Amino acid sequence: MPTPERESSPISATDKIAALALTPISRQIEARLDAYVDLLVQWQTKTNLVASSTMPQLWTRHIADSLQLLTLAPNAKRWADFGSGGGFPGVVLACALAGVEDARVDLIERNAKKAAFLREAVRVTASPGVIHLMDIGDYVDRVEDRIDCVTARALAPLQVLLGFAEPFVTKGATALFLKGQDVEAELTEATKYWNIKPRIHSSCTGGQGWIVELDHIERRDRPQAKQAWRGA
Ligand SMILES: C[S@@+](CC[C@H](N)C(=O)[O-])C[C@H]1O[C@@H](n2cnc3c(N)ncnc32)[C@H](O)[C@@H]1O
Repeated sequence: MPTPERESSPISATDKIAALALTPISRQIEARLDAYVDLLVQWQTKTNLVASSTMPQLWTRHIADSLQLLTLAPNAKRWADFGSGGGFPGVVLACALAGVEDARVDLIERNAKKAAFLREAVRVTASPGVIHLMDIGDYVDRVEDRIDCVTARALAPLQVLLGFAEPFVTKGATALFLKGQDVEAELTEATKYWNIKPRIHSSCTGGQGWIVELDHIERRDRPQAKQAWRGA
């Protein structure tokens, strides 16, 4: 059931209905997301988890924006979300994957307060999220498990994200990056350093959001890349 509109709550029931129409989910997932939203509203008063101005559109702007990634990687079970912050998309994905056999979302966040929030969020939602309080670079160096899908939202320019994602994509992962209106300029810049074959999807939430999907990332200064260029 949609959350009733309450004067004291920054969450809009109308916005939630709009989000559920964009990205339909089961009652069980909705209940988990409700618990997550309640927690986020509590913590938002003491920790800046999302821009406060976006709270009335939390369901469309943050939750539906995160959920739509599942349609691009419907079979992915092992996810890694770089710079999870308040949990977008990582906690939302973990809520949606709860109950899926072997599903797990690694959430990498270097800010201790945010990591504490993320831990509480996966606890109250009983979701398969694992919090890594560390720098993304350290996670990339340490993790040897197979990852099916890596994600990032509002973290860094594309050329930087490609560096984090490359070791996983080389081993078969898909990268899904949620980007804003500057996506074209970011792609132009990134292709100076990387050979990539991106697929660009417009966000189902409208506005100027885009999803950059990649299953091939290769550093341009690699010896084999230079050889290919010389041979051309
Ligand atoms: C702007 S927030 C975005 C959070 C979330 N992805 C979202 O879309 O709402 C970026 C987050 O990434 C974290 N972060 C930035 N660089 C990082 C790094 N190198 N390693 C781990 N976390 C990082 C920050 O602490 C911050 O919480």
